[in-house]
Amino acid sequence: MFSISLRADSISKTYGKGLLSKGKCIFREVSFEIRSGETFGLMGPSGEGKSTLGRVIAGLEKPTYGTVYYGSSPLPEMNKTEHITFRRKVQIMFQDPTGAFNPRKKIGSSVFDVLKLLQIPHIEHASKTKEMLMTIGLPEEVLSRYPSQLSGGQLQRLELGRILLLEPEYIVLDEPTSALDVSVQAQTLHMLKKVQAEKSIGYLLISHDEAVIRFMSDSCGLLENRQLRLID
Ligand SMILES: Nc1ncnc2c1ncn2[C@@H]1O[C@H](COP(=O)(O)OP(=O)(O)OP(=O)(O)O)[C@@H](O)[C@H]1O
Repeated sequence: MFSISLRADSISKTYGKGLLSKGKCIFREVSFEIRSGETFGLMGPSGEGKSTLGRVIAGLEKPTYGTVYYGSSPLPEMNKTEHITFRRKVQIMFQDPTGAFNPRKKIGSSVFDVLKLLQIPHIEHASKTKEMLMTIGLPEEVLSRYPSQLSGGQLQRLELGRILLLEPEYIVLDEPTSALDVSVQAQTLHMLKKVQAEKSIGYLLISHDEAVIRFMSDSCGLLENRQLRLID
């Protein structure tokens, strides 16, 4: 199967750079690659720029220098259509799932909103939803619940499920287990591995927890003192 890698080529990020200010350098000359179906683990102490790097590689923020490549295409050279495709193919899952769903809507309604947005024909909504719930390992009854009636682990699964409806090729997982009880952290990691094996999705896994990174990753790096050090 033809696969496209997601690659950072010598990227740097500085906030607040202007005519009169040199700004604050968050990281400099960072290069790494996430391959299809594999996990690149990004660890490092708090505040060193891991989330910023995740947003840059997902195209939500521009690097100050350097280039992000999706396959052989540099992001700044993509036309509007290519950029829309890229934004759909590369998704971010944030750490706190509680804010991810409208608290006034039942889960089923939020899921249908995504399917409508994707212009999936109404006749396919039920089967798509069923397939998604099977992938994330939740029963259909969650559809009739409000977000407040579900656990953090269940909401995290549903957030992943909602992302999977977009058929992404890459997902930035920003501290995916840090908001969860210890008892469900391992289950969530196993589910992420299972989904990856089934759908060949590449992950950028951001975590301050080295054990999580070692368990999940095919390759990894430590972001510290503004630099990324690749680790064997
Ligand atoms: N939009 C912004 N403008 C200015 N500074 C920012 C902005 N976003 C992040 N920063 C700064 O960039 C630095 C890195 O933040 P970031 O959240 O990327 O680190 P992190 O390694 O993910 O931290 P944590 O593990 O605590 O989530 C911090 O000092 C933060 O204050």
